[in-house]
Amino acid sequence: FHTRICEILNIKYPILQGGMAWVATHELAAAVSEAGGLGIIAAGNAPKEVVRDEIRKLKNLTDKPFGVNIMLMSPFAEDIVGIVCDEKVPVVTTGAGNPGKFIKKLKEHDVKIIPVVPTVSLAIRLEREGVDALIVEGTEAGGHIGELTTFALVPQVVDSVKIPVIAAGGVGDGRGFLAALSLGAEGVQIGTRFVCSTEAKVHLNYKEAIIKAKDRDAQVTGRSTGYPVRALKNRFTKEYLALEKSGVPFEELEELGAGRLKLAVVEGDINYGSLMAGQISGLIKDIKPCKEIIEDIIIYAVKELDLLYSLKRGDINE
Ligand SMILES: O=C(O)COc1ccc(-c2c[nH]c(CNC(=O)Nc3ncc(Sc4ccccn4)s3)n2)cc1
Repeated sequence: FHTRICEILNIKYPILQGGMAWVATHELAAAVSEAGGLGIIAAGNAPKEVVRDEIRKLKNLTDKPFGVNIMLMSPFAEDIVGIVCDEKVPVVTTGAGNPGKFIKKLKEHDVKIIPVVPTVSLAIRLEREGVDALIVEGTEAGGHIGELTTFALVPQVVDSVKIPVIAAGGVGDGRGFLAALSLGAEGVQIGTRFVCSTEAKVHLNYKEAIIKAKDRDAQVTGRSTGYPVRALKNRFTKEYLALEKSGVPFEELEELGAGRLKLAVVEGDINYGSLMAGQISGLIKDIKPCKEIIEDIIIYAVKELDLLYSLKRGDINE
């Protein structure tokens, strides 16, 4: 599976780990990079010194390539761009906004830029502005989402740009990986599956909530604010949806949502925390090491393709 993504990022397998706030610490990122994928540290809303510290701790654990995700709604986004350049971070992914204003500085410092895009128009625009690849994220994903599915959006973006596409949203095993490649993607970004990894420093309650989740439990709140977020339904999402319906002002909803992700990840409050997770949660039944998650995906894909090629060669009379 040596795609352009492997070339550009100098990684063995075209599998990126989602830059999930609070979840994507240096421990998780190092484990994914060591396993041959691209581990990514989440800057989230953290100030620059916290992110610099995470980068240095990761460099002590692995010499493999890694990335930093910049959440563009963070007040510290510009500071993080500075840290990424100072620390010679090889790859930056971005989310929840348009990274246009940072592209020049990042390119000057030879940092690869891979933004998440939820639409064809933003994909085309950012290709023109010189980004290196695109993470095309479907509404199946956890956290802040767009409205198009991975299955529909990925081929449309693939047909609209020349730079490589990484599919994200709803990929949890080898089947999703192969499906993404069939849609024209040259890699995948995986989030929820890595939350349920051994190395993820996430409260066990949160991991168990994902394991218990069924197909319809990863629900969307916040559509009325313009920032829809997908998370497992619990008392918090019920309370939030009721307030949304009663038309409380945006600021109050914003206030309500603050700190809830940390409450889930760090405190393990599965009732009043925000259990951000994607629709693939219903497929996840175990907690396993990142190395195993990645190897299971690759082994499945190799077996399936060998079968496909032998069918094509006519080795098997079926
Ligand atoms: O044209 C524009 O400016 C709009 O551009 C964009 C609009 C959306 C996106 C987008 C969608 N998904 C992603 C990548 N995933 C994410 O960013 N997932 C996130 N989860 C929690 C986050 S923090 C937050 C944010 C909003 C409300 C509550 N909490 S960010 N980026 C990227 C660009």
